[in-house]
Amino acid sequence: MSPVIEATDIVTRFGERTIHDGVSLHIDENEIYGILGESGAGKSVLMKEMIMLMRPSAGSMKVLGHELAKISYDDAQKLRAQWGVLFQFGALYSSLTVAENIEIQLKEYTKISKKMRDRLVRSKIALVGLDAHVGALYPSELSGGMIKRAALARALAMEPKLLFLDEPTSGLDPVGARNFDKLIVELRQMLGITVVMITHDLDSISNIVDRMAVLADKRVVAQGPLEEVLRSTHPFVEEFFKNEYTKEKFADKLKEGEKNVQ
Ligand SMILES: Nc1ncnc2c1ncn2[C@@H]1O[C@H](COP(=O)(O)OP(=O)(O)OP(=O)(O)O)[C@@H](O)[C@H]1O
Repeated sequence: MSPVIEATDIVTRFGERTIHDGVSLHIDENEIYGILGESGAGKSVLMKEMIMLMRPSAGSMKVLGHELAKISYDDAQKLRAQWGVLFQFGALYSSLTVAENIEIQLKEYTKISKKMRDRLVRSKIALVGLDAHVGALYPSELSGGMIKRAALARALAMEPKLLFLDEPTSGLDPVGARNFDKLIVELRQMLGITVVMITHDLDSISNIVDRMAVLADKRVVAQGPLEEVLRSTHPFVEEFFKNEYTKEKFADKLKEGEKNVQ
């Protein structure tokens, strides 16, 4: 089966600065794929290139079988309806209720009746584990965890095949973060979606991410499941996964990786 996303030799330049210099990765259907790397490594830019908010300077980006550099306007519009995005900040419109936030795209992109839209909005609110009454609240009346769930409900409004998440658990307390992880896993299974997430969260990485790419030195320096990534001796991987705190956390996985090498 061909990958859902295939990036090949992506180069991204802003003026004189090169952010990516030959980034290649592929993301398969129904997996939860992590994009890791230090601050400024180009994770968000790469995700924006996948969702057509930015264009790479060179290389090929294929999403759901479409080469983005050559896509027609009509196909691009159709493709946009096939993914949902949860941005790290500014997730909801503050002047609209949660229900209105979720309804926006349905109103703009579909001809679904008001009655049907209301029904879909209610089902999305339930899907992300929020109480029905939350639909009538404004974002300022929600907790951080509820805002994330409401924003996720909005990202799922159009029943996408692909879900992009930018640091979904940042700003959540540990319990909220683990519950959000569980929700992502449930949604992946229930809806059959593919999830691409930028994350620094060690628990998400070890518990829910199937495979990942580590961006550093303008390239992908390690990729694969955690055990495979842990075999890398790149300084970022060493620092991130094998420091005093994380070494213990990943002790089992580190051993597994060593075993596989022998
Ligand atoms: N529109 C832009 N114009 C110029 N430079 C940009 C633009 N967008 C991003 N950059 C630069 O590209 C680099 C990578 O940015 P990006 O936001 O992708 O990093 P990141 O890996 O997501 O970092 P973080 O973990 O801090 O969010 C940064 O140096 C940033 O300043």
